[in-house]
Amino acid sequence: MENPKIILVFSGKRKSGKDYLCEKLKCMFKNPTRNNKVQIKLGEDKCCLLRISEPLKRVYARDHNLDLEELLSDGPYKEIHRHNMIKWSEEIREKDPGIFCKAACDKVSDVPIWIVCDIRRKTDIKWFKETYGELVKSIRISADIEVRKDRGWIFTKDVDDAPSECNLDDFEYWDLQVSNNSSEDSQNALKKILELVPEY
Ligand SMILES: Nc1ncnc2c1ncn2[C@@H]1O[C@H](COP(=O)(O)OP(=O)(O)OP(=O)(O)O)[C@@H](O)[C@H]1O
Repeated sequence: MENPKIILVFSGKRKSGKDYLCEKLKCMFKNPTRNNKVQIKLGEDKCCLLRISEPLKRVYARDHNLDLEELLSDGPYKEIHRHNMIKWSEEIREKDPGIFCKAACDKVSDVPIWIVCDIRRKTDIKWFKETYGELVKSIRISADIEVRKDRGWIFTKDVDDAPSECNLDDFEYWDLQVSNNSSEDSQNALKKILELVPEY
């Protein structure tokens, strides 16, 4: 197997900035600058973003006659359906914990760097580690509760206290933990994340 060469898997509470940092990272890989050796060597089409929630939402939308694009976007539609979607996915995961991880990876094109934006459970990490071993680097993003509130987070029962949000709270084996409260934080975080990426 030629690719992937590295898989960066991201976890964090709602509105901690998972999508924000992953999108920034993708841009950095796509638009190399002269300031960073890693980026100089990479450039166009070396990296892809994966979301475990994508196949989950695709099947949920199909089976419940919902608008997939709306479900994939970051607006109120997703929040309205989040609770029922979580319940539905729990039942499926009970039978096969890696089902959505595998479905997300099956769609990836032949690129060396995979960025998985939404790891939510120990079983997700287990599946990635068992499937891809040392290529997997796990990153936990944190942000203060007040910052998350400013970004639109509102505590929602059966969402914020559900396993999809809390299962990794006590996970201790992160390759990297970063905070993302400010743009300065995000710059520092991106720098540290890039250090995990080998040169080719
Ligand atoms: N460092 C930052 N500086 C400025 N804005 C940020 C930063 N990090 C995140 N944001 C903004 O905060 C909001 C929430 O971020 P994001 O969608 O990435 O969170 P998330 O962890 O993916 O949330 P969810 O789990 O709900 O999808 C977005 O509008 C994003 O642009």
